[in-house]
Amino acid sequence: MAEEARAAEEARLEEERAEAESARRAAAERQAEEERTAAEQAKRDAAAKATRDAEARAAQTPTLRESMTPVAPDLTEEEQPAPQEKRGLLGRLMGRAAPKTVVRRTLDDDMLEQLEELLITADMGVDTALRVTANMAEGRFGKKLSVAEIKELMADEITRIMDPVARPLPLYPKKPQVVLVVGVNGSGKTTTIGKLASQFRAAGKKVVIAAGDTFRAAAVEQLQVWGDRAGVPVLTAPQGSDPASLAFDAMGKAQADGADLLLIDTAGRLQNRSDLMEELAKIVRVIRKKDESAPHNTLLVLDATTGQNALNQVKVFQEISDVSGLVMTKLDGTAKGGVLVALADKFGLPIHAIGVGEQIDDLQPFDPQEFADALVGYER
Ligand SMILES: Nc1nc2c(ncn2[C@@H]2O[C@H](COP(=O)(O)OP(=O)(O)OP(=O)(O)O)[C@@H](O)[C@H]2O)c(=O)[nH]1
Repeated sequence: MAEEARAAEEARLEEERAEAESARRAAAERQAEEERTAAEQAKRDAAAKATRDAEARAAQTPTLRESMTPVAPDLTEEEQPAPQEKRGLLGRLMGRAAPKTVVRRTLDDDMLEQLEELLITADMGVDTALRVTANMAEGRFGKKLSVAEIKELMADEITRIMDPVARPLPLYPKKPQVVLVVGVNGSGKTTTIGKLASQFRAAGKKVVIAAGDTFRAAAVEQLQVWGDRAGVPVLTAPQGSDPASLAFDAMGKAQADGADLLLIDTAGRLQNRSDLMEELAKIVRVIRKKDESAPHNTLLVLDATTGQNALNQVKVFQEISDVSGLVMTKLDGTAKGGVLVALADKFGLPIHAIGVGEQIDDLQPFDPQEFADALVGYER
């Protein structure tokens, strides 16, 4: 009897142990599950944060498409009426909508004329606008195209003109590389120098700036602010002093410091062209005393909002200095960006960069396709 009781007691204890063990296992599984869920949640939170951060960064640096005003060919007013669909009995009963139709228009003289006008409105100039539309028509005249196809074709033709001139500022092993920055007052020279200095600095280059527009105290102060922001020394001279003498001193400092780049700001008074020409020529003469190959680049800064006037500025500055490349500023928000196509078509000068805002990071390399797409309002 006692044996039976012991056996029963053992069985009960065994059952209790088994229950305890299964409870422990269940608790361990629950904990593991909770940990897994927490880890997954943490992963999801991190991914969401990364997306938010990326979106915030993207929002800070608007793309050219967002910041430029497109001349988007608005070809919708002459849409053909959608053909009456034979929807069938069931379709009519169910009130099903007719499938969407893509409007196609014939690439004829009328259409080409409309496109030319649009391009001229964007300040592309008559000659270049004609070239673009003529290329568009080649082999396609009389064909029916959708608006998207027309935009793509137009963007592709513009890209073809721009491709050969899209070249970053060439860098030479020569130290210091001297970059003379020219352009009319207000075109964005000072801002561009600040942005360039900041970008080269960030790329590990040692940069020196010379505030060569010694007549305008405000210009010198502004350059100092940009220099501070970029962490780059700015050499200045008393108001009204000889810019060539400042350029000479700056060249000496850049050489002594082992600087990679010397950016020289210049005056932009075109009112007295021969004075400015003499001033620029003198700067070049004196810096050549220290380096015969200087300046290595003469950057002409142009303001996109001046439209066709930019063409005239290139002509004038080519006469008074040895322009080696262009920077087009203020492309953000202008509807006159087409002038850049005319410049590429007429002068073939390299376009090194474009300005798309007033902040230090708002200087971008020139990407012809992005530019052409933004100009015509085409999304790839
Ligand atoms: N929106 C926009 N504004 C710009 C851009 N580049 C320059 N600016 C603005 O244009 C104005 C003139 O720019 P500056 O850099 O002072 O022009 P500058 O050629 O040095 O002119 P001066 O100092 O008068 O010789 C300033 O208000 C700049 O902030 C750009 O790419 N986009």
